[in-house]
Amino acid sequence: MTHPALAVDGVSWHAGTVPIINEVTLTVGPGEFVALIGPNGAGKTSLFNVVSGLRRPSAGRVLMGGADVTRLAPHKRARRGLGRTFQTSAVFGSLSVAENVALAVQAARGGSMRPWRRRSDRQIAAAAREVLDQVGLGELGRKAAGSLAHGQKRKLEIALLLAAEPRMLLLDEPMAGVSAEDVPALAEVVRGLTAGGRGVLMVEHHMEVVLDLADRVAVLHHGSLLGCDTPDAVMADATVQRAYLGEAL
Ligand SMILES: Nc1ncnc2c1ncn2[C@@H]1O[C@H](COP(=O)(O)OP(=O)(O)OP(=O)(O)O)[C@@H](O)[C@H]1O
Repeated sequence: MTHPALAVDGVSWHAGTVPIINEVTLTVGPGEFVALIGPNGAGKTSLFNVVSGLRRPSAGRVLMGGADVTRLAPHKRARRGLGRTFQTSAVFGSLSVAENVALAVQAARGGSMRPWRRRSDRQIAAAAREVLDQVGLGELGRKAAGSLAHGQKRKLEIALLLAAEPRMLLLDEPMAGVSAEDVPALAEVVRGLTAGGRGVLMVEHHMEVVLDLADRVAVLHHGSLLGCDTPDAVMADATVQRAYLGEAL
Protein backbone atom coordinates (compact mmCIF):
# COMPACT_ATOMS: atom_id res chain seq x y z
CA MET A 1 0.00 0.00 0.00
CA THR A 2 1.29 3.47 -0.87
CA HIS A 3 1.04 5.91 2.00
CA PRO A 4 0.29 9.59 1.45
CA ALA A 5 3.35 11.83 1.42
CA LEU A 6 1.52 13.82 4.11
CA ALA A 7 -1.57 13.04 6.17
CA VAL A 8 -3.13 15.54 8.56
CA ASP A 9 -5.49 13.50 10.67
CA GLY A 10 -8.09 15.29 12.80
CA VAL A 11 -5.72 18.09 13.73
CA SER A 12 -6.80 20.89 16.06
CA TRP A 13 -4.65 23.69 17.41
CA HIS A 14 -5.52 26.27 20.04
CA ALA A 15 -3.58 29.49 20.66
CA GLY A 16 -3.96 29.50 24.42
CA THR A 17 -7.68 28.92 24.81
CA VAL A 18 -8.61 30.29 21.37
CA PRO A 19 -9.37 27.54 18.83
CA ILE A 20 -7.54 28.33 15.57
CA ILE A 21 -7.54 24.97 13.72
CA ASN A 22 -10.54 22.66 14.11
CA GLU A 23 -10.28 18.93 13.36
CA VAL A 24 -8.65 19.28 9.95
CA THR A 25 -8.14 16.07 7.97
CA LEU A 26 -6.23 16.29 4.72
CA THR A 27 -3.91 14.11 2.65
CA VAL A 28 -1.33 14.82 -0.04
CA GLY A 29 -0.47 11.77 -2.12
CA PRO A 30 2.95 11.04 -3.59
CA GLY A 31 3.33 13.25 -6.66
CA GLU A 32 0.16 15.14 -5.79
CA PHE A 33 -0.17 18.93 -5.80
CA VAL A 34 -2.66 20.27 -3.27
CA ALA A 35 -3.36 23.98 -2.84
CA LEU A 36 -4.56 25.32 0.50
CA ILE A 37 -6.68 28.44 0.16
CA GLY A 38 -8.79 30.54 2.51
CA PRO A 39 -9.30 34.16 3.51
CA ASN A 40 -6.78 36.04 5.65
CA GLY A 41 -6.79 34.62 9.15
CA ALA A 42 -8.35 31.28 8.10
CA GLY A 43 -5.47 29.39 9.73
CA LYS A 44 -3.30 28.41 6.77
CA THR A 45 -0.02 29.47 8.37
CA SER A 46 -1.07 27.89 11.66
CA LEU A 47 -1.74 24.60 9.88
CA PHE A 48 1.69 24.79 8.21
CA ASN A 49 3.19 25.42 11.65
CA VAL A 50 1.55 22.27 13.00
CA VAL A 51 2.63 20.21 9.98
CA SER A 52 6.22 21.43 10.15
CA GLY A 53 6.42 20.91 13.91
CA LEU A 54 6.64 24.53 15.09
CA ARG A 55 3.31 24.02 16.90
CA ARG A 56 2.13 20.94 18.73
CA PRO A 57 -1.52 20.15 17.91
CA SER A 58 -4.02 19.93 20.75
CA ALA A 59 -5.61 16.96 18.99
CA GLY A 60 -4.93 14.79 15.96
CA ARG A 61 -1.84 13.47 14.20
CA VAL A 62 0.55 14.38 11.41
CA LEU A 63 1.95 11.51 9.33
CA MET A 64 4.65 11.47 6.65
CA GLY A 65 4.77 8.44 4.39
CA GLY A 66 2.58 6.63 6.93
CA ALA A 67 4.88 7.35 9.90
CA ASP A 68 3.51 9.38 12.80
CA VAL A 69 5.68 12.51 13.18
CA THR A 70 3.33 14.44 15.49
CA ARG A 71 5.86 14.49 18.31
CA LEU A 72 8.96 15.10 16.20
CA ALA A 73 10.81 18.44 16.30
CA PRO A 74 10.94 20.47 13.05
CA HIS A 75 14.55 19.50 12.21
CA LYS A 76 13.70 15.80 12.59
CA ARG A 77 10.75 16.18 10.22
CA ALA A 78 13.11 17.96 7.81
CA ARG A 79 15.49 15.02 8.03
CA ARG A 80 12.59 12.74 7.17
CA GLY A 81 11.97 14.71 3.99
CA LEU A 82 9.76 17.66 4.89
CA GLY A 83 10.70 20.98 3.28
CA ARG A 84 9.08 24.34 3.90
CA THR A 85 9.48 27.78 2.34
CA PHE A 86 8.88 30.89 4.39
CA GLN A 87 7.73 34.29 3.23
CA THR A 88 11.03 35.76 4.41
CA SER A 89 14.09 34.87 2.39
CA ALA A 90 16.96 32.74 3.72
CA VAL A 91 19.35 33.65 0.91
CA PHE A 92 22.92 34.90 1.57
CA GLY A 93 23.01 37.95 -0.70
CA SER A 94 26.80 38.34 -0.84
CA LEU A 95 27.41 34.72 -1.91
CA SER A 96 26.90 33.51 -5.46
CA VAL A 97 23.77 31.61 -6.44
CA ALA A 98 25.78 28.38 -6.76
CA GLU A 99 27.50 28.90 -3.40
CA ASN A 100 24.13 29.36 -1.70
CA VAL A 101 22.89 26.06 -3.09
CA ALA A 102 26.18 24.28 -2.39
CA LEU A 103 25.90 25.35 1.26
CA ALA A 104 22.37 23.98 1.39
CA VAL A 105 23.48 20.67 -0.15
CA GLN A 106 26.32 20.45 2.35
CA ALA A 107 24.05 21.29 5.27
CA ALA A 108 21.55 18.64 4.22
CA ARG A 109 23.94 15.84 3.36
CA GLY A 110 27.60 16.73 3.60
CA GLY A 111 27.58 17.96 7.16
CA SER A 112 27.25 14.49 8.59
CA MET A 113 29.57 13.53 11.44
CA ARG A 114 29.95 10.15 9.79
CA PRO A 115 32.84 10.42 7.31
CA TRP A 116 31.44 7.84 4.90
CA ARG A 117 28.38 10.07 4.43
CA ARG A 118 30.37 13.20 3.69
CA ARG A 119 30.45 14.38 0.14
CA SER A 120 33.41 15.65 -1.83
CA ASP A 121 33.41 19.26 -3.02
CA ARG A 122 32.96 18.01 -6.56
CA GLN A 123 29.90 15.95 -5.64
CA ILE A 124 28.43 18.92 -3.80
CA ALA A 125 29.01 21.24 -6.77
CA ALA A 126 27.43 18.69 -9.12
CA ALA A 127 24.39 18.30 -6.88
CA ALA A 128 24.07 22.10 -6.65
CA ARG A 129 24.23 22.41 -10.46
CA GLU A 130 21.54 19.78 -10.88
CA VAL A 131 19.23 21.61 -8.49
CA LEU A 132 19.88 24.97 -10.20
CA ASP A 133 19.01 23.42 -13.56
CA GLN A 134 15.76 22.10 -12.10
CA VAL A 135 14.65 25.61 -11.13
CA GLY A 136 15.90 27.25 -14.33
CA LEU A 137 18.84 29.10 -12.76
CA GLY A 138 21.53 26.98 -14.40
CA GLU A 139 22.97 29.98 -16.24
CA LEU A 140 23.11 32.22 -13.18
CA GLY A 141 25.28 30.18 -10.82
CA ARG A 142 28.06 32.79 -10.64
CA LYS A 143 25.79 35.74 -10.05
CA ALA A 144 25.64 37.28 -6.56
CA ALA A 145 22.42 36.06 -4.99
CA GLY A 146 21.70 39.57 -3.71
CA SER A 147 21.55 40.91 -7.25
CA LEU A 148 18.83 38.51 -8.44
CA ALA A 149 15.45 39.85 -9.51
CA HIS A 150 12.60 38.95 -7.16
CA GLY A 151 11.25 36.10 -9.29
CA GLN A 152 14.75 34.61 -9.59
CA LYS A 153 15.27 34.89 -5.86
CA ARG A 154 12.09 32.88 -5.34
CA LYS A 155 13.51 30.20 -7.64
CA LEU A 156 16.71 30.22 -5.61
CA GLU A 157 14.72 29.72 -2.42
CA ILE A 158 13.08 26.69 -4.01
CA ALA A 159 16.53 25.45 -5.06
CA LEU A 160 17.72 25.73 -1.44
CA LEU A 161 14.81 23.53 -0.42
CA LEU A 162 15.44 20.99 -3.18
CA ALA A 163 19.05 20.67 -2.05
CA ALA A 164 17.76 18.59 0.87
CA GLU A 165 15.89 16.23 -1.50
CA PRO A 166 12.54 16.61 0.29
CA ARG A 167 9.74 14.09 -0.22
CA MET A 168 7.07 16.57 0.83
CA LEU A 169 7.09 20.35 0.31
CA LEU A 170 5.12 23.07 2.05
CA LEU A 171 5.13 26.22 -0.08
CA ASP A 172 4.04 29.45 1.56
CA GLU A 173 2.84 31.88 -1.11
CA PRO A 174 5.57 31.24 -3.69
CA MET A 175 4.14 33.96 -5.96
CA ALA A 176 4.03 36.68 -3.30
CA GLY A 177 5.70 39.87 -4.47
CA VAL A 178 6.56 38.42 -7.89
CA SER A 179 5.74 40.72 -10.81
CA ALA A 180 2.92 39.57 -13.11
CA GLU A 181 5.33 38.96 -15.99
CA ASP A 182 7.49 36.63 -13.85
CA VAL A 183 4.56 34.55 -12.54
CA PRO A 184 4.25 32.08 -15.48
CA ALA A 185 7.96 31.07 -15.39
CA LEU A 186 7.90 30.63 -11.62
CA ALA A 187 4.63 28.68 -11.86
CA GLU A 188 6.35 26.29 -14.30
CA VAL A 189 9.12 25.66 -11.77
CA VAL A 190 6.57 25.10 -9.02
CA ARG A 191 4.60 22.73 -11.24
CA GLY A 192 7.72 20.62 -11.72
CA LEU A 193 8.18 20.10 -7.98
CA THR A 194 6.01 16.98 -7.87
CA ALA A 195 8.52 15.17 -10.11
CA GLY A 196 9.70 11.87 -8.74
CA GLY A 197 6.65 11.47 -6.51
CA ARG A 198 7.20 14.45 -4.24
CA GLY A 199 4.03 15.77 -2.56
CA VAL A 200 3.36 19.50 -2.55
CA LEU A 201 1.02 21.52 -0.32
CA MET A 202 0.92 25.18 -1.36
CA VAL A 203 -0.70 28.22 0.23
CA GLU A 204 -1.27 30.77 -2.51
CA HIS A 205 -3.59 33.73 -2.94
CA HIS A 206 -2.99 33.94 -6.69
CA MET A 207 -6.12 32.03 -7.81
CA GLU A 208 -5.06 31.60 -11.44
CA VAL A 209 -1.94 29.80 -10.28
CA VAL A 210 -3.91 27.68 -7.80
CA LEU A 211 -6.44 26.57 -10.39
CA ASP A 212 -3.71 25.89 -12.94
CA LEU A 213 -1.31 23.90 -10.76
CA ALA A 214 -3.40 22.08 -8.17
CA ASP A 215 -4.69 18.52 -8.51
CA ARG A 216 -6.93 19.31 -5.54
CA VAL A 217 -7.79 22.48 -3.68
CA ALA A 218 -8.40 22.46 0.08
CA VAL A 219 -10.48 25.35 1.42
CA LEU A 220 -9.93 26.50 4.98
CA HIS A 221 -12.41 28.85 6.65
CA HIS A 222 -12.27 29.93 10.31
CA GLY A 223 -9.88 27.04 10.97
CA SER A 224 -12.15 24.35 9.51
CA LEU A 225 -11.77 22.56 6.20
CA LEU A 226 -14.80 23.30 4.01
CA GLY A 227 -13.71 20.74 1.45
CA CYS A 228 -10.86 19.38 -0.64
CA ASP A 229 -11.64 18.60 -4.24
CA THR A 230 -10.60 19.21 -7.84
CA PRO A 231 -10.29 22.87 -8.84
CA ASP A 232 -13.45 22.61 -10.96
CA ALA A 233 -15.49 21.07 -8.14
CA VAL A 234 -14.25 23.64 -5.62
CA MET A 235 -15.06 26.52 -7.97
CA ALA A 236 -18.57 25.12 -8.44
CA ASP A 237 -19.25 24.58 -4.72
CA ALA A 238 -21.77 27.12 -3.44
CA THR A 239 -20.56 27.00 0.18
CA VAL A 240 -16.99 27.62 -0.91
CA GLN A 241 -18.03 30.46 -3.16
CA ARG A 242 -19.98 32.11 -0.36
CA ALA A 243 -17.23 31.58 2.17
CA TYR A 244 -14.26 32.53 0.11
CA LEU A 245 -14.26 32.71 -3.65
CA GLY A 246 -17.06 35.25 -3.76
CA GLU A 247 -14.90 37.58 -1.71
CA ALA A 248 -11.64 36.83 -3.44
CA LEU A 249 -12.42 36.81 -7.15
N1 LIG B 1 0.25 32.44 18.38
C1 LIG B 1 -0.98 32.93 18.21
N2 LIG B 1 -1.66 33.46 19.24
C2 LIG B 1 -2.90 33.95 19.06
N3 LIG B 1 -3.55 33.95 17.90
C3 LIG B 1 -2.92 33.45 16.84
C4 LIG B 1 -1.61 32.91 16.92
N4 LIG B 1 -1.23 32.49 15.71
C5 LIG B 1 -2.27 32.74 14.88
N5 LIG B 1 -3.29 33.32 15.57
C6 LIG B 1 -4.59 33.73 15.01
O1 LIG B 1 -5.08 32.62 14.30
C7 LIG B 1 -5.79 33.04 13.15
C8 LIG B 1 -5.22 32.34 11.94
O2 LIG B 1 -3.94 32.89 11.63
P1 LIG B 1 -3.04 32.34 10.45
O3 LIG B 1 -1.85 33.24 10.36
O4 LIG B 1 -2.80 30.90 10.62
O5 LIG B 1 -4.02 32.60 9.21
P2 LIG B 1 -3.68 32.58 7.66
O6 LIG B 1 -4.80 31.85 7.00
O7 LIG B 1 -2.31 32.08 7.43
O8 LIG B 1 -3.78 34.12 7.29
P3 LIG B 1 -2.98 34.95 6.15
O9 LIG B 1 -3.57 34.56 4.83
O10 LIG B 1 -3.32 36.37 6.52
O11 LIG B 1 -1.52 34.66 6.28
C9 LIG B 1 -5.68 34.56 13.11
O12 LIG B 1 -6.86 35.10 13.64
C10 LIG B 1 -4.49 34.84 13.99
O13 LIG B 1 -4.62 36.10 14.60
